[in-house]
Amino acid sequence: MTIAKRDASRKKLVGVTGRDWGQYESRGDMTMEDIWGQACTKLEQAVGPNNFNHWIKPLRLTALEDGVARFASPTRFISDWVNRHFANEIMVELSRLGPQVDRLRFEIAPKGGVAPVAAEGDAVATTAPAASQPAARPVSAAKSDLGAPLDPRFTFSNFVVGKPNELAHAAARRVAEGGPVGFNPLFLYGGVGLGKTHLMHAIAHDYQTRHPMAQVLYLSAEQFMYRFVQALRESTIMDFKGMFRNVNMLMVDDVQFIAGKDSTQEEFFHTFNALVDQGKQIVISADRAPAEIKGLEERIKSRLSCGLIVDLHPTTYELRLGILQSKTESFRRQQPDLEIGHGVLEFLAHRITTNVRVLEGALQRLFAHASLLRREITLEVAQECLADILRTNDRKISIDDIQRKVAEHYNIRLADMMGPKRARNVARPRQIAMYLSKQLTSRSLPEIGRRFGGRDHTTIMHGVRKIEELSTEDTSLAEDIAMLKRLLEA
Ligand SMILES: Nc1ncnc2c1ncn2[C@@H]1O[C@H](COP(=O)(O)OP(=O)(O)OP(=O)(O)O)[C@@H](O)[C@H]1O
Repeated sequence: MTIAKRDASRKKLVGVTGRDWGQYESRGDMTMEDIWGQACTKLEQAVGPNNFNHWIKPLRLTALEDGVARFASPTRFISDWVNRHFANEIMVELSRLGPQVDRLRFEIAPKGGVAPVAAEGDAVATTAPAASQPAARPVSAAKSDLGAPLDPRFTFSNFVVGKPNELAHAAARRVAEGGPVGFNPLFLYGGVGLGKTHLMHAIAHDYQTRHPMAQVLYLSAEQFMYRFVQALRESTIMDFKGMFRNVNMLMVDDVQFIAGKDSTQEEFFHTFNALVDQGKQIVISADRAPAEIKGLEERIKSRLSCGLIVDLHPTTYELRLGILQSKTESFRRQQPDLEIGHGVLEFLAHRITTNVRVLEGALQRLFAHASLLRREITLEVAQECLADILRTNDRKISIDDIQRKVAEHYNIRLADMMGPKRARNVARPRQIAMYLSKQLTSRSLPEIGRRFGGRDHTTIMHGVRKIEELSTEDTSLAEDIAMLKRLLEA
């Protein structure tokens, strides 16, 4: 720190009246940097190292005056996020070191020593707003207000990579680096709770860290629709268009939501084209591949298919175990005396196969149980505590079950499900089994294709559609299918 800066920091302190600042000043050893350094040590413990490194570390305390702590922040995105999520922690820690701090003010100052410039509408936080003051929210209605907040836990470092998600992870990493990327958009799809949202947030965090001045907009397709309808209602559609078209990266989660919503699709299409034309990166997620989303306009499907489409496959035992181990390790960091009996994680990875969210929920329940009752988590404790989740997973229907039941019902060989025969008496039951696999399991079309003798996902899609069509006309087929479903779900 230069002498000039040190003096400047001191000057701020001189302006502060109050017990502790006076003390520090008289000791002559506290600059803004010193104060912030001390607060940061506590803040890192309070919010965890990930949150701290991402959000709080980039800030610089520039002044403390009249209960207001002023910060220089490299981006508005960071200041808005800090303001929404960590304002209280920061105010508490700063107040511990001196007089009460009850407001935070942020100025946007890009890294590299440029003096802070007042942002158009500083982000303001206050613990107890005076009657005349606005509520504790960012004053600015800038782009970050359009999007959804990012979950600070969803980072690349917390994402466990295995065979089922390695391609999606590699593509996400590539997009997060920025620069020219060979695929636009990146389209991530897969069943419920397999990590699509986690990867999107990880891209946003990483990209934002590498490009602090860039505008990243993450939101769900549902939010896109609400923002659009609101803009129409309030006659601010030009602002809406301007804001969406000016971001550096647009990320839309669960795009299947806009299927069948004509004007939203129209607007999405134009936004999409405008950004791609400007070379801005788009990341989209959905529960299925573009071609499978019913009610989505063909032109959107075709645009979405222009980039890289990556499927997050259902988890394998190894991936589930890896995720459980990683989550247990991070829990142990907070509670080092946590004891997990031999084979418990393996048991969970083996028995809970639906999706990662359920797996995580089960683990959290076990941890809560163990810390409240101060008991070791043994296999018996796990079985007792998770009885309901384990029962639900027991009822899970597999593609094998479906193939076997359908083959029995139509009196064909099980091998014919996988084989090449095209005769109708074999091909139709096979299509019924494909249809039931899509309906009753969370497997993706490519995964189902692999289980039907390595068929392509388009063949499965054709089979599923054929049965959907036929069963609306053919009541005996519809009854057969209903009966097979009942048998499988029994
Ligand atoms: N590979 C992974 N490593 C670590 N955590 C994971 C992984 N995959 C999923 N998770 C965790 O599982 C939970 C569900 O993931 P996420 O919300 O990303 O799923 P999703 O695919 O977006 O689901 P949905 O279709 O319901 O929106 C999250 O808490 C996420 O952190």
